[in-house]
Amino acid sequence: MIKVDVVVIGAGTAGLSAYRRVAAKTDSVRLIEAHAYGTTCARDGCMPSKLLIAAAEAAHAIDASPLFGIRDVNYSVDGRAVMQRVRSERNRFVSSVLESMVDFPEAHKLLGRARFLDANTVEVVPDGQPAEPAVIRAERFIIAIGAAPYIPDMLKPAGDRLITNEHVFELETLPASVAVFGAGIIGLELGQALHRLGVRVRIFGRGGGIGGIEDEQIRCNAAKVFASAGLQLHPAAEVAGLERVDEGVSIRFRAFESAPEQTETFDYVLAATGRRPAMTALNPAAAGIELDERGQPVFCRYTMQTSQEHIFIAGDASTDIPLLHEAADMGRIAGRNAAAWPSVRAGKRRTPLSVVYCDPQIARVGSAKSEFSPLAPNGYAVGRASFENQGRSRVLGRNQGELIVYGAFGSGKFLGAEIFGPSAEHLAHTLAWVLQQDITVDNMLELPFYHPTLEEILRTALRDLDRALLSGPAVVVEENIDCGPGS
Ligand SMILES: Cc1cc2nc3c(=O)[nH]c(=O)nc-3n(C[C@H](O)[C@H](O)[C@H](O)COP(=O)(O)OP(=O)(O)OC[C@H]3O[C@@H](n4cnc5c(N)ncnc54)[C@H](O)[C@@H]3O)c2cc1C
Ligand SMILES: NC(=O)c1ccc[n+]([C@@H]2O[C@H](COP(=O)([O-])OP(=O)(O)OC[C@H]3O[C@@H](n4cnc5c(N)ncnc54)[C@H](O)[C@@H]3O)[C@@H](O)[C@H]2O)c1
Repeated sequence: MIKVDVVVIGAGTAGLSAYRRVAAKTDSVRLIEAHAYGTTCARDGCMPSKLLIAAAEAAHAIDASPLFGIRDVNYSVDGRAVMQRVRSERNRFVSSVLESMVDFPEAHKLLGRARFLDANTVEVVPDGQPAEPAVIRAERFIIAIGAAPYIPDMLKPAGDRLITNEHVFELETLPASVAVFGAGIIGLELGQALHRLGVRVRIFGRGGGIGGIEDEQIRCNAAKVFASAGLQLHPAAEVAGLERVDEGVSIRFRAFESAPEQTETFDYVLAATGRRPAMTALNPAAAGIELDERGQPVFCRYTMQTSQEHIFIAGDASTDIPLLHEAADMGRIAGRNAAAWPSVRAGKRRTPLSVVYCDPQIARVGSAKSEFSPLAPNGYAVGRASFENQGRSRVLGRNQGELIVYGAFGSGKFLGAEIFGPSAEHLAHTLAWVLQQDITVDNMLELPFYHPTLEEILRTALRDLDRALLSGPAVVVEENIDCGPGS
């Protein structure tokens, strides 16, 4: 039996970040990885998805060029070349993760799937090898097992044509057609990218959601914008059945409740129906970890401790905020605390920020509206601005979408924003940084706005918000003039 101070379970972004903190304090540590080093982000998450989207954006720029008077544009998409670039650049990203691990002592690393035997012991079963499991006793643990695609039973009849983000980037070439299930973040990003690259795509959502958009007006606007671009997106589809047929997978569906039933066959079914940690396989109950109604560990998001004080959790495994920068932060907090345990400190969590890389992009800054009340005890007000007549957006021919900003009534504090618009990632960053400074809407209006920029839309929305907050002198909002030429 191996005996160490700390075991880190999972060598993804959270696990690596935690391991580095622990290894800086003690040599008595093991980092266990079930599958392969390289992280979900680099292997089959953030990076390959953005590479595919980059290819789609290149094709879309050509499609959009007639707007600018460029005529007779002909091009073809070489699916093999697209997928080859995705993979070769992806492999570079994976290599740099692997290079960052070369200094880790061999004795610290162990390949195999960990499973709790009790609150201080795990067994580690090597992947696919008939070797004896290793048994490790430790004083502290960090659970950083990430999440895996959740596949509803209704998709299983697709058989060998059912794929997830773990398979799609491995395809040798672009398929002719894909049915995407889930109109959430992955479904929208990959579905639109494949559509723009000439793949026949239909996105089947459930419940009406689109890419996690919270504001109903923005969601309706997004549905129209995607439909006008020819994307077959059904946020509230009704799927009657799936069948594996010779040509692929045949799907019987209604695009919405009262629509006629249709049958269409696709080469592949891509499940983008959410991600869940493989917690049961880790056997947390044997460690006495308290679980919530979904079977996920209850934990403190500032110390990252579970109900067992010596067992920490980080990254997607926690189901807190399943994003890369949050996984790294959670790993740092868990690593520092596991190294110093029982001296545990509350780590700083950052302003919530998320971006969906569809086009127009969707971004969210700050908490959900349902969580505003402690920050805005007297209620909140809303300011809106449309990209439709916004100067810089029109110049670029990307004048679709809307920005919505929130402020606290009484204090005038800025609370956050939701954006559906061109290059929203940049505006969202600026707004997240500002929000973390805890300033008022008035103060924000004193900041510079360069002309002509996409950021000018923020001034329009903030003025609308300032007026709704009834703070400071009355302002007249002249939306189109405000960001318009020469004003
Ligand atoms: C397609 C896609 C696109 C994404 N795009 C973005 C994006 O643009 N921006 C963004 O911020 N986020 C994005 N994300 C989310 C981001 O990738 C994750 O939040 C992040 O990678 C989580 O890191 P992690 O360390 O928690 O998990 P992972 O990197 O998945 O690491 C967990 C590791 O634990 C291992 N493991 C599991 N069980 C065990 C066990 N029992 N024993 C030992 N090891 C185990 C796994 O093999 C895995 O290597 C995307 C995700 C996907 C799927
Ligand atoms: N740009 C980014 O930051 C980025 C990109 C990709 C993924 N991610 C992360 O990965 C996580 C997982 O992404 P995701 O898109 O899988 O999850 P998601 O929760 O965003 O979307 C899943 C969607 O699938 C739908 N769904 C569930 N069952 C269904 C069914 N049977 N038929 C049709 N639809 C069904 C749900 O209603 C939901 O809208 C995200 O929460 C996000 O944190 C982030």
